[in-house]
Amino acid sequence: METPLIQEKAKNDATGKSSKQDGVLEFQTVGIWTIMRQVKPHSWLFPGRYLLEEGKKWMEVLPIVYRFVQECFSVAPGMMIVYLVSNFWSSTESAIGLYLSSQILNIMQNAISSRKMDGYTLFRAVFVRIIFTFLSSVSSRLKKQTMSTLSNRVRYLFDERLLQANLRLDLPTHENPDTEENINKFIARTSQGGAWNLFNSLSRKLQISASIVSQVSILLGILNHQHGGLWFGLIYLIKGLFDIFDFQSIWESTAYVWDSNPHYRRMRSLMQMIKQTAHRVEIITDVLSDYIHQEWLRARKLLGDISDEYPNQLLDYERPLLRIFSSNISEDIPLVFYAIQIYINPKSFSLPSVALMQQASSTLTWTVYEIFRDENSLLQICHKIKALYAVEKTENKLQDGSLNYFGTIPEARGMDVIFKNVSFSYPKSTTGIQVIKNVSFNVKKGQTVVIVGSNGSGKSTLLKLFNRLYDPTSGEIHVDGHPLQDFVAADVRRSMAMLYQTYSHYPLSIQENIALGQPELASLLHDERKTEKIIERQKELTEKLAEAAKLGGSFELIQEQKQGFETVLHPTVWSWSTRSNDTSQAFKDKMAEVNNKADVSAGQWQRLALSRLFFRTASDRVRLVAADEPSASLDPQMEYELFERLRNLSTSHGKTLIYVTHRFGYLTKHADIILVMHKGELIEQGKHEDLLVKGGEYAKLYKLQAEAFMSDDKVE
Ligand SMILES: Nc1ncnc2c1ncn2[C@@H]1O[C@H](COP(=O)(O)OP(=O)(O)OP(=O)(O)O)[C@@H](O)[C@H]1O
Repeated sequence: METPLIQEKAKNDATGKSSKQDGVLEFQTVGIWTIMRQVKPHSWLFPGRYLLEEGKKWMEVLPIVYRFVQECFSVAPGMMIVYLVSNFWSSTESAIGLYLSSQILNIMQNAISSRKMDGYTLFRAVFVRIIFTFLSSVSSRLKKQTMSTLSNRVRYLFDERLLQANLRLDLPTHENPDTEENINKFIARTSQGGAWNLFNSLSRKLQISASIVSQVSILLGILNHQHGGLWFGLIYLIKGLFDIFDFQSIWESTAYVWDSNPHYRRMRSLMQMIKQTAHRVEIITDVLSDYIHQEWLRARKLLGDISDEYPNQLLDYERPLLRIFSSNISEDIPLVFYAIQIYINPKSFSLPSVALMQQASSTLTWTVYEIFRDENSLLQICHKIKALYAVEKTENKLQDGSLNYFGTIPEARGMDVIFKNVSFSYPKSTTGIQVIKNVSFNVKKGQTVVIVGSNGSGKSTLLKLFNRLYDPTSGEIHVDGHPLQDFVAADVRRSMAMLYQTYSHYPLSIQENIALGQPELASLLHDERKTEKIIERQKELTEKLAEAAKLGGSFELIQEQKQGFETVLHPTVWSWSTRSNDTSQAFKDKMAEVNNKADVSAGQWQRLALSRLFFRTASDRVRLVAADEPSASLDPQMEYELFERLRNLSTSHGKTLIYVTHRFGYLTKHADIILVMHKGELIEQGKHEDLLVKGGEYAKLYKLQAEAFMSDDKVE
């Protein structure tokens, strides 16, 4: 059987094309894990180049770090000074405390050996020690008090940055893997007080430096008076450093660890299958339980005793016996040294002085330990700070236009749209395949356009080009006689109401979800000024929202909710419980109430999204309405009503209507233009009757659906 511990160690060329500086990738299998380490050549072999590189890195990050520190200070300058001073105090505290203790111990030792006591000196030393302890307590209190406010302010300052930076990004930029990585880094840095932690790590480095200087001076002061004291301190320090470097955790190198054992993975996948409620229906329906159980047992058998313990732990088990012994024996070295010293010169040591030396040396060892073992080297911290600002600097990929749409085309109810030889491939696509190929068509104000075609033919993608979520890779789109790119993109978007296949339901109240169709009105919902005018406007808004809910078919669902329009269907609750096995019913009820997520069907969600669409279309500003499969989850009655209501937007209100559907019939018959998409190409366009006469793809698909209905009728 395979050994559960280290099974393989191999060195590979990093990427085949990487330079020597990039180093090599080293792979190691331990337990179920594979550890990949990036091993760089020792930079100290080339000191000139090393210094130059380090210097460059510092020059790059320093201005950003300066800005970061300035911004952190700006949240509360006075409080920040108090916080830093108390931090500085605590970093020198142990050294000063030690010095004061050593004074008291010395006085006591002198008194014991001379049998004479200098009461005043002892009293003064004890008094100073007590004052010092009092000041330390004040400092500690101030530190905690200021820290809570400061960490909150710094955290929210950078949270707001994240919000702003994210909201500014257009879709292609947001989907770019580099941006995504930066945003994720940003979130990682800022969530759970990340920005504050960075500030603290930075100030911690300064504190450690202050702490080391103070500790070394005090230690030298104490040890210097002891016979052999300096040697003692040195040995103690070496012992500490030995401990530090004896065992290197994986996380101190650039490493990536993953579970590479196929049997272990299979066990986890099978376990995952039964844990997810979403899979349960099919597991029961398809009677998969025996299969899952057997396969889990088979994988378990094949896994054998290969361990899934934390890899650091497994590496620790592998340490050679000699190293374990040498590490353990090093514990005794100071004691042995001390014994030898006493043997040579019994009068040179006193127990208090030994205790002091031991304490001083071990405190210093821990401080040095922090410098070496702290995962955040100073430069690393600075690089993290740089990542904080990277999202802010990200340039949007879409160049915004400057033409004010409503100013340029002031009086219109509908919208003219022309596509001229438009081709498009998604920026994220790895294959670069064109999903829209050379598509051309004309839509006039107030017309109804229906886009049909098979799955993946590019229907939804076409909609995303109408409002510049993406720009075509080639070809042109004209809106009301102007190139779409010339307009301010947000203006054009405001003049459209779009319902995509994957519509959103925000974790807000139902009324706000609908009201977001017209964001400028939505803010009225939370207006706290209770003037007569505001109350009147809020009332009007509520009526309009109810009207939109009726048009979208969600009114009844809303009425059924306990809090009606105020209901938050899926709230974002941050909660946790400490125990769950012995809770009372009242406890469980409260938990359920706090976490209450309403059961809403796909059709009901769709009705809510439609209500938002109708609320948006109620604005005169909206000139084009586009809906992508808006009836996919609706019952036939609602589907018919929806068609009527949407058509009304075009026939009575003059808005241009674009409708994507798989269903042929009511809407296609009334469409001014039907666009038939196939594999990214527009293969046919025209009116229903003309396309039927043509006998092409549309006629074929229409007949297929019609026949299906007919045969259903026959069956009945
Ligand atoms: N964000 C995206 N990034 C990369 N490729 C995408 C993206 N969205 C869609 N695609 C690809 O573009 C092609 C066209 O997709 P699109 O969603 O426009 O088709 P569709 O006709 O609306 O399909 P359906 O009828 O299934 O909704 C598909 O091959 C799809 O995989």
